[in-house]
Amino acid sequence: MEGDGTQDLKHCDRDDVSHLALDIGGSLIKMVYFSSSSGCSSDDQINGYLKDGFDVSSGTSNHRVLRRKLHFLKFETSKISECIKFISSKHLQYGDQDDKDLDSDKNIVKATGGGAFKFADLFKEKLGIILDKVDEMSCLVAGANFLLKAVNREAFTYMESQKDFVQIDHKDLYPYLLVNVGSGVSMIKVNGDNDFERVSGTSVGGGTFWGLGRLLTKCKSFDELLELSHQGNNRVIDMLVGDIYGGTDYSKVGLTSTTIASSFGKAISENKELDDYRPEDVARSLLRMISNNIGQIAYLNALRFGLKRIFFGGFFIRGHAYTMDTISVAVNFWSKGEAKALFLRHEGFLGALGAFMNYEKNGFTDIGHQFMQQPSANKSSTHSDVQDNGCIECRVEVRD
Ligand SMILES: Nc1ncnc2c1ncn2[C@@H]1O[C@H](COP(=O)(O)OP(=O)(O)OP(=O)(O)O)[C@@H](O)[C@H]1O
Ligand SMILES: CC(C)(CO)[C@@H](O)C(=O)NCCC(=O)O
Repeated sequence: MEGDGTQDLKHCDRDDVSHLALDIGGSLIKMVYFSSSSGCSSDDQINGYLKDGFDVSSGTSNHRVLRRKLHFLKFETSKISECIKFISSKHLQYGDQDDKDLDSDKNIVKATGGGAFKFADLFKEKLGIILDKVDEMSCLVAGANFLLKAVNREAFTYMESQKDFVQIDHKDLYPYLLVNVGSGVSMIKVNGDNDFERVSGTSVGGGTFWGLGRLLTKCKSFDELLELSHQGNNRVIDMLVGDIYGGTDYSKVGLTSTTIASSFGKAISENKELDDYRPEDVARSLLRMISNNIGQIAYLNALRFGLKRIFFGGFFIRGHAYTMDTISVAVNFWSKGEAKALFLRHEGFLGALGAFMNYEKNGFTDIGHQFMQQPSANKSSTHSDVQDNGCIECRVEVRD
């Protein structure tokens, strides 16, 4: 199963988990929740450990600093029953109740994304959960702002296979453009905390890549399609400037001979069927076309509002080198180096984190602001440090 996080919880009892938050999108369900950090069985122990090991001088007598694990999981939306089964088997829906009344019908879980509306009745019927709907765009923004302010080494640039983490100056964060590449793409101008405007979007996004890719290559999973694209050569299918200009650059307008003039353009000029092309070349061309297009539209919106930084999130990115490289090159090319594409380590979980952060607003005070991330992905991935069923250790400030 894509998002089976069973191993994540093998050390956690029902009582250990809390703050379940969901982002139910067109392609994927993202889940975030807290558990006690393994090896720390009581708050006193945790306090003692932290007081010995870390500086908690900012705490007052009615502040405690706890150690918690934040869990990240995803499921395919088309397999929502697996997500429901998982929540049920781990009793995650009761995590925030003091008395853990298993019969209560007041199990309220923060949820965002279109599925919070579409599947509200299903969650009520199967789990007795009432989904407390939180606006999708405000969750994306809250999640991004939180990560950029509270988590070390979250944002990075990616150019020519080089990943460079960017130190974010909190005073110089806004405004920025947030581009969330999910099934579809939303572009949001972020001006501050809870201050934003969705300025654009495009339906040519992750769902397009996966949907078209599935049809054209017969790949059985998104990861398989990505892996395939690694081995491909897009020039076999894309029509390049050089193909049109007899091998030379069109230098007068700044187009080199290797620039793609027309994505998939060669497929029209040759007497070939789909089967005559290698699936890896098709996958490569498709990935390049979609990433380029997103990079270009993002740049145009950044230009529209004079924004220099564009943060890309959403599960389409997947920490995938070629995707990030293509987007970065597009932004760099069109902006003549003026704008920067930045990526986020927790790219796919912005919405779920935003919903999770929302518990605070409703009087929940025990998720504090001292949310220091210590990267400790418990499962390595070929694409990124933390994405599939990863955990991060955090220190949480609790006000008694
Ligand atoms: N394991 C996977 N299965 C399916 N799609 C995946 C997977 N991993 C990455 N993706 C890509 O991520 C996209 C979904 O990203 P994300 O979860 O951010 O969006 P979403 O919330 O489902 O969509 P939307 O916000 O438009 O409703 C897919 O369309 C696909 O391109
Ligand atoms: C509809 C949403 C917001 C659902 O997440 C997303 O898929 C999206 O932004 N699609 C692009 C729609 C458009 O602006 O053309």
